[in-house]
Amino acid sequence: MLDQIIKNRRSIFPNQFSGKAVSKEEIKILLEAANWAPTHRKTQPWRFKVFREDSLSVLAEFIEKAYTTTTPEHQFSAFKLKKTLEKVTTSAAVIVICMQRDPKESVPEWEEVAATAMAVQNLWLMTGELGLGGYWSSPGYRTAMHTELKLNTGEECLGFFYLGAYKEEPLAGERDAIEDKTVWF
Ligand SMILES: Cc1cc2nc3c(=O)[nH]c(=O)nc-3n(C[C@H](O)[C@H](O)[C@H](O)COP(=O)(O)O)c2cc1C
Repeated sequence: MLDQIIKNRRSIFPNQFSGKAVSKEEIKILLEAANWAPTHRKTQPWRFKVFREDSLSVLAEFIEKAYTTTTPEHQFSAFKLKKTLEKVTTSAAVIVICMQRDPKESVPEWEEVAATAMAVQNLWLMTGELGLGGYWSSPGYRTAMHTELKLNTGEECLGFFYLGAYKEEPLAGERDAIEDKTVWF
């Protein structure tokens, strides 16, 4: 049931990954699901950069550079950097989430971000179908990888989807009641 698929979706973090490989075909299934997100004026702003196998170490280099150049000296943490790089290398793949602004700016930017987030939700729901898991990470340094990721004009990195197969079933999620977030007129 769709209701259960939605409620069972969880953020699965790299320390929960089993180390099992994820095939290119499986990643294509996730991306195909993402591609069916709704999009105002069909701008289809979602863009993905897939790193897997040997290219994960390339992404780790990009992240190290971005973290080092964007973090003020007094905030720099070698420990945090090490942990971040470990997340990359323990993932089966990392899908970099990008948003391509429509050159004609035919819709407001927030709608492009919203459509990209809906694409990520599709992808995220589909991971469950394949017995995979992952989560969306949105660190500050995501904006400092423009050149390395070969982003186009108007293309922005919104974060990283860390992907892998997981060892144990995640704990059930929690949400405050929808009644507290709804006003009926
Ligand atoms: C746009 C977006 C950005 C997120 N960024 C982060 C992040 O930087 N670090 C993190 O630990 N989780 C991040 N998350 C995952 C949330 O922490 C997670 O969805 C939330 O805790 C609810 O857990 P659940 O996904 O298991 O339901 C992000 C989620 C979204 C939708």
